[in-house]
Amino acid sequence: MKKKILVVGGAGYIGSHMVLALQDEGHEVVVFDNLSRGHADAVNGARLVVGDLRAPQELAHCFAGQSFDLVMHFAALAYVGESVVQPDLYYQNNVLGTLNLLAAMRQHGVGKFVFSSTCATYGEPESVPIAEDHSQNPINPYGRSKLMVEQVLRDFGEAYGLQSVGLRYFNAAGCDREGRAGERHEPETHLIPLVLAEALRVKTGGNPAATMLEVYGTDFDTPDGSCVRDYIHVSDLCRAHLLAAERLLSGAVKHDRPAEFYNLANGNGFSVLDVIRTCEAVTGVPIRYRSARRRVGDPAVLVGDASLAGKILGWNAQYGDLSSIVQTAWDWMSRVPVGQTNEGQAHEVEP
Ligand SMILES: NC(=O)c1ccc[n+]([C@@H]2O[C@H](COP(=O)([O-])OP(=O)(O)OC[C@H]3O[C@@H](n4cnc5c(N)ncnc54)[C@H](O)[C@@H]3O)[C@@H](O)[C@H]2O)c1
Ligand SMILES: O=c1ccn([C@@H]2O[C@H](COP(=O)(O)OP(=O)(O)O[C@H]3O[C@H](CO)[C@@H](O)[C@H](O)[C@H]3O)[C@@H](O)[C@H]2O)c(=O)[nH]1
Repeated sequence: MKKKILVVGGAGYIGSHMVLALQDEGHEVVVFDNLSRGHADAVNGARLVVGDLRAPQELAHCFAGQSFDLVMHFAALAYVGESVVQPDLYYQNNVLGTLNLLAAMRQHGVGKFVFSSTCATYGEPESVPIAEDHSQNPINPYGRSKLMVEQVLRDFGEAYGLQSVGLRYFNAAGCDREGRAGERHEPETHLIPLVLAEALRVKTGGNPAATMLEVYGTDFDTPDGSCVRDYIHVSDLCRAHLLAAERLLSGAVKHDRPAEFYNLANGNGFSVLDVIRTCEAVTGVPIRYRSARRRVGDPAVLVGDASLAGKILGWNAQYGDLSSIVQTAWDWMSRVPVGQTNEGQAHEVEP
């Protein structure tokens, strides 16, 4: 049945793909975003309320006169390195901002919530693949800010009856297969788009890059010395959100266990050097890179076990191999040159 869903952070990378996935299912979508890291033209015609989670009056404006069936919360600052040097910004934005959002939801009687958590809440794994019952000892402020919210969700579930599903994504990657949305972080810090941007630069005959691609650490305890990550396609993430929403809206979440958490992962680990080689194979362009120091806050290996999401949500990753994930990102990047937007799509910006 058609529902009215608030997508917080819907102008960002994963959120904008979620807007499309919800619209494809016939739902009405409203986006709340401060556009600090997102793009107004990424919301595909959904109503966009421009506001900041840290400003309760801007949230009040968004909720006024609306009756949302459910809130999906993607808005956060999400760079490990930045969080290490600016922890205050991360706790204000990710923790305080989420508390304000939950307060607005309570005031307006909205009791169903899907939260973007992360595998960064686990810290250095004691065993891989990581399952949900693995200890959570994050090693950077970003991961700690997300773990704090998870705890808030458990407590709000018990005290106020908030029903929530927290989805702990591993590394989101790829773009909408039909090219309707993509990854446009400015500046970009994520590995796959950085490698592809280098390939695009070479392919289009650009000048040598001012800074060569760096591999952050080649002395980790991994098969080739570089960090290993589990890359999961953004559209697979969105399908999991639809299933989580269905679970919440159908009343399947139990009152005595109102906060549920699931990993969203592929179960396959790829090193930074594997990613570079895969990008070379997909683009046909040799990539120049150099070894650099480790980035503070990076665990050596993060690979997830998503069997719980399979069992309870009926979810599994449809994009299994890295090349098909990279291919969708490459299709997007080669179609939409950096800096160009899909501004033709109309939307209303408020206030
Ligand atoms: N990208 C990944 O690999 C990954 C992995 C695990 C978890 N996550 C989580 O998924 C979510 C989305 O990630 P993304 O990569 O799409 O990030 P993104 O930066 O592309 O999108 C986040 C959006 O939230 C908005 N936002 C940030 N702070 C806000 C605030 N205070 N008020 C209103 N809007 C605000 C930004 O403008 C942006 O549009 C984040 O919560 C992130 O922690 C991402
Ligand atoms: O120029 C670069 C960029 C990245 N890396 C490495 O590539 C891997 C992936 O890095 P990146 O793409 O920046 O993603 P992560 O830092 O792993 O973080 C992403 O994935 C996390 C889950 O693992 C999410 O929680 C974060 O929000 C999201 O940004 C890491 O080992 C980095 O050290 C490099 O070697 N060189």
